[in-house]
Amino acid sequence: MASSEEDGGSNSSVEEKENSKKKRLGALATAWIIFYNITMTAGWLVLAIAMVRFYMQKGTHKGLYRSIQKTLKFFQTFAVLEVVHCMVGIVRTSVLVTGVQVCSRTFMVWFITHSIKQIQNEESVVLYLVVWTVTEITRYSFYTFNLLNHLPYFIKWARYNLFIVLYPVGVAGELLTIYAALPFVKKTGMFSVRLPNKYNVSFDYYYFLIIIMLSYIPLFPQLYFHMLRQRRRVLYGEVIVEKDD
Ligand SMILES: CCCCCCCCCCCCC[C@@H](O)CC(=O)SCCNC(=O)CCNC(=O)[C@H](O)C(C)(C)COP(=O)(O)OP(=O)(O)OC[C@H]1O[C@@H](n2cnc3c(N)ncnc32)[C@H](O)[C@@H]1OP(=O)(O)O
Repeated sequence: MASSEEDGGSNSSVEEKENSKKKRLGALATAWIIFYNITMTAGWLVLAIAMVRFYMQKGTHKGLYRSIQKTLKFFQTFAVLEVVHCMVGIVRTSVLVTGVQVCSRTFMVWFITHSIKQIQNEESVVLYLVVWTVTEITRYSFYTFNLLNHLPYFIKWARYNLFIVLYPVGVAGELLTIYAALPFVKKTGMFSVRLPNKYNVSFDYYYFLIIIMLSYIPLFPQLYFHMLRQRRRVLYGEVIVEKDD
């Protein structure tokens, strides 16, 4: 039977193995999140350059969305990973807030702008695209430089101040785009299920979009106040006790 010293020795070696495994996983997670943030910063920069070049060459926003849609769809869809990052603990932030933010953006890209081609040249689409792009370049570069421990103050300032204006402007762009889509959805009956059918279930995408627009009223303030809390914490060192996710 092993002596207590031998037991103690085997326990400590198990602990050492566990600790080195945690360190390896931690290093892997850090490497991944740095790679992710650099990739997202680069992706949104490519989008910004493409939009500026399009407008300088064409002199109009007509056709802008179609020219950048592939890049937008890839990087905005890739952002769904951020919910996973929160859930597995790679980043310490609210799963709920991140989930609502990612859902709204993904919904706007795929179920509104991609699906309803008649509204792709609306000014409101350009409005939210420009606002998203400025925001995401700021946000992902903030995360990147923060992780590399070389965070320029102007990026920190931009991260926690630009949203004060950009968030409401971006919401306006999104709501105006959904509103512009309503007549086309009503006319085509797209994504809707009419009765009678074998499942005896109906779904009207037109009224679903109206509910989505109304959901901005309770949900957007949650995101906005979350950012204001983050701003007070990061810029003024206020101790914030986040409610459970
Ligand atoms: C089925 C249909 C669904 C339809 C849903 C309808 C919902 C309607 C309501 C929603 C409206 C949203 C509208 C919106 O889309 C409009 C716009 O976005 S306009 C553009 C302006 N927007 C913004 O400025 C907000 C941009 N978004 C964000 O900032 C984030 O997504 C958000 C989750 C909102 C906040 O970010 P976070 O909670 O992460 O705050 P921090 O940046 O301060 O980070 C907190 C800590 O986590 C660390 N972190 C987070 N992510 C990373 C990462 N990728 N890499 C490294 N570190 C990360 C961060 O460093 C902080 O760490 P620490 O606490 O140590 O400082």
